[in-house]
Amino acid sequence: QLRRNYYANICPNVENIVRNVVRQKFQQTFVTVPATLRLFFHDCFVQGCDASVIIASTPNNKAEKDHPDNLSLAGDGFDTVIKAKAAVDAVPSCRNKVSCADILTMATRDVIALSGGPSYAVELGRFDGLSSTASSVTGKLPQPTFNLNQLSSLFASHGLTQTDMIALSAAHTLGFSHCGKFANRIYNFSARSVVDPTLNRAYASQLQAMCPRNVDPRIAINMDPNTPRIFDNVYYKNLQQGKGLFTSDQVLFSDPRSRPTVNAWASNSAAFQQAFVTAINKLGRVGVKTRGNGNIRRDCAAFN
Ligand code: HEM
Ligand SMILES: [Ca+2]
Ligand SMILES: [Ca+2]
Repeated sequence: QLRRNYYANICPNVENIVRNVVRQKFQQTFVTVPATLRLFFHDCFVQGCDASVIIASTPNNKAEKDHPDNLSLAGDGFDTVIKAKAAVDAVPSCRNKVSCADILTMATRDVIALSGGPSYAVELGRFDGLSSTASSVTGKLPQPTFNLNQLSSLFASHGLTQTDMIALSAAHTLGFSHCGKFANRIYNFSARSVVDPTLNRAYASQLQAMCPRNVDPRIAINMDPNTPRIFDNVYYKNLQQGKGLFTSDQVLFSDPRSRPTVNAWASNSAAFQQAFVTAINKLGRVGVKTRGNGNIRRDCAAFN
């Protein structure tokens, strides 16, 4: 049962300890922000929010993080959780009392605030998962080629509405994508059109320049061409201009069922922020483990 002050008697200062580590890490590299936010999403959609994504592979077990859909998770997200856990465990009363899943939840809240997004209270009391396999990831995460039905049904399978899905997609207001994730939209879209016709023409040319054919697969570009380091509703304004990077982004404006929500949030930042906070709190409740089917990991990257 998640609640806001779960650690009040166990480790009363936990939220400040985590926030200070996240702030330090943020000062070292901005990538901390998108890396942590995406890590939280990829954790919650596979086996629930239980830090299963943080487990490292061993000779006997290929873990979630080594599934192809997780290989592009940036190391700074994992590092943020490991560092925050160390700081929490340095306090004797807190040692091995706070779950890695809760630390990731708090760190996610903190990176959103640090990049200009809304501040919100987090619910805590998750336990850490007892399994993590690459095979369990298959089919659980959305693909950048998804249409609205595919996106909505995948999110619905985790109890999230289409509105929640549109709100959470605004995470793409920050961070990077490798060129291969959208190459189909700029080079070989269809028999009728080389470039995806829903893509802004000038933006498509810019993308072709930044991501030439046969580009080094390690090259990554900003997903929000205008405010890549600010958590804002510019994501929706970009969609209105045909500047959504993935099919799964642009479809939110192309499809008449989701377009009204995109338009509403493009012109009303407060309404977007409210919807985002609602949605990310719901995301944080997905598949939560309890004392019965989870534990508190001593090392976030390994089972006890
Ligand atoms: C709606 C369906 C979604 C799809 C299809 C999708 C897909 C992707 C893809 C393909 C990338 C680029 C990965 C790379 O090339 O390195 C990416 C990046 C990212 N995604 Fe999503 N995503 C979705 C939803 C979300 C949600 C709900 C969140 C968080 C709440 C999120 C957070 C991020 C962040 C922050 C990045 C940038 C990561 C970085 O810069 O390291 N995404 N996503
Ligand atoms: Ca998980
Ligand atoms: Ca932005």
